[in-house]
Amino acid sequence: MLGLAESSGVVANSTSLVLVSAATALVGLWVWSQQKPRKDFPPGPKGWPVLGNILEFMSDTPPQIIFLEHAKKYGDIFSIRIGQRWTVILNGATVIKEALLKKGIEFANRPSSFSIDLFSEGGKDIVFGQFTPTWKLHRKLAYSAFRTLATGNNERFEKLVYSILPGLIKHLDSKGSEPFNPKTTMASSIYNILATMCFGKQFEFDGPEVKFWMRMSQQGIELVGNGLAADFIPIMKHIPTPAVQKLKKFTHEFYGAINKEMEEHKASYDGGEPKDLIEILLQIRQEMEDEGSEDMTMITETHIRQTVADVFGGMIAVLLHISCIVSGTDTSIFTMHWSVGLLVQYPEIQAKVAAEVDKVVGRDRLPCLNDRDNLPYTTATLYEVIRYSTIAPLSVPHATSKEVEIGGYTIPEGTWVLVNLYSMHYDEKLWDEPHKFQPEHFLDETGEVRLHPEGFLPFSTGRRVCLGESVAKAELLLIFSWLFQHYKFSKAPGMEDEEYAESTTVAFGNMLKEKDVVVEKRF
Ligand code: HEM
Repeated sequence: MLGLAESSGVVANSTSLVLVSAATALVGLWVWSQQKPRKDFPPGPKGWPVLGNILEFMSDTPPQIIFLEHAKKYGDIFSIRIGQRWTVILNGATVIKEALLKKGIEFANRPSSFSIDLFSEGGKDIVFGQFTPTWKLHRKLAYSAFRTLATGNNERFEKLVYSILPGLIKHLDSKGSEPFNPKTTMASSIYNILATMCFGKQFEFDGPEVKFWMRMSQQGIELVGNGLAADFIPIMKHIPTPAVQKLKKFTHEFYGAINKEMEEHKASYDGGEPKDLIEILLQIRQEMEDEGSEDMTMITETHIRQTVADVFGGMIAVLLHISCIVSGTDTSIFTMHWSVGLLVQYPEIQAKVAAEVDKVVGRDRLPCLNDRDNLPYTTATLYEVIRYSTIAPLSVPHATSKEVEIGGYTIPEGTWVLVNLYSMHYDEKLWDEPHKFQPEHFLDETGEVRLHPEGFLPFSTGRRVCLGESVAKAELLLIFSWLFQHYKFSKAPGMEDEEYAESTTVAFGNMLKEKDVVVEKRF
């Protein structure tokens, strides 16, 4: 039998053994977790075991700014770890263009994660679809649908956009001198434009359907804004945590609403000239079936629902704490919200836009797309809103489709890649005082618009360039010029000293802080 002293010595020894083993294991884990996928992989800041660099993004500093700081130390191409995932960050116009244009195919894939798969019904949408023939087909179909409905015919598109005017005018005129949140006004406008394009119908301007979609957008952001554990700890997806349950319920409700529209279209569409996105896609599917197409699995109803959701709804992707929101609606709403906020903050710029529209368009007709060349200051102001706000500062995450070399580094296939568009839009080498909001950034010495300045890629570029770029530019120019032609927006009484151009980064998006404004009719 052991005496008391001996037994406590054994306990002490085994405790030390456990501590030494634990410390060795921790050091081992630390060393192992720092191992990059290969020697010539881009350098970057050290991360924690399991979590990687994720704790950095829990601060109030937006990720795009944190990345700029790292770029100063490690260069324009560096790496971080998001959980167990090595992720490469690309900064600056030269590197970004080399990756997305010169090596477009290599950088054309998307990451997948639990929430992306859940929300895209197994990657069947365009935004998060992998770079496959099926994805190419759907991108092509959606692009040609946009041409039919919008960008291929100016007059048809102007009619579509301006079909919301009766509701919008009634809404603005009802405000009197009461302060109101302009984001709600912009959301109702954009939802109605895109409902006409996708569903061939309008909602009541700020009625229950618009409120439903606004609630969906808000709920989606709140749900994934802080990330889901199931995205980086695979086993978690089998555990019905409240967050996972909520996301499933949200997805069900969201697609339930899109399905309702699709079912109505299937029942009513007679095969004639298609009027909206759903009808165009249903018609193409029917034609393929009639031709006896061998691969109808490439164009299922799920694919059609997903394309409609990309344009109308919101695609919410989560890469841990870093998540992003893309959709035809949210992007346009955020941009128009920024437009009002910035022009309220800079009333002299608002007055110059209104004066130019008065001079070129007058007061007896609506601005049209052919006016664009004669509205340089207005166009430059809108582009400056888009640059200054950079609503998608880190674009949509990419992934490498094959091993690729860039900047002397090798990036293996399947690596996640974040493209820091903000690093270009705020590059002091490319912009004179980038932190200042000045439409002159987009005007040359002769007063003409600089349509493609070196550091301006808000819609990204290459194989994954925003599919709605032309739709967005045309839609925004029409609404923007009409709005300031007819109304003057100002700060709400008592808020004159507040900054109206303040941003807040939520779920990867750069949004404007919501502040009330007042509106007056100009004539
Ligand atoms: C101001 C408005 C908008 C901005 C700033 C914007 C920006 C972007 C960005 C940065 C991307 C990611 C590109 C990449 O991954 O490299 C994207 C993708 C996309 N956008 Fe937009 N967007 C806007 C409006 C729209 C509109 C109105 C639509 C539809 C009508 C749309 C549809 C899409 C689609 C489908 C994709 C996915 C493309 C793909 O993965 O192949 N966007 N957008």
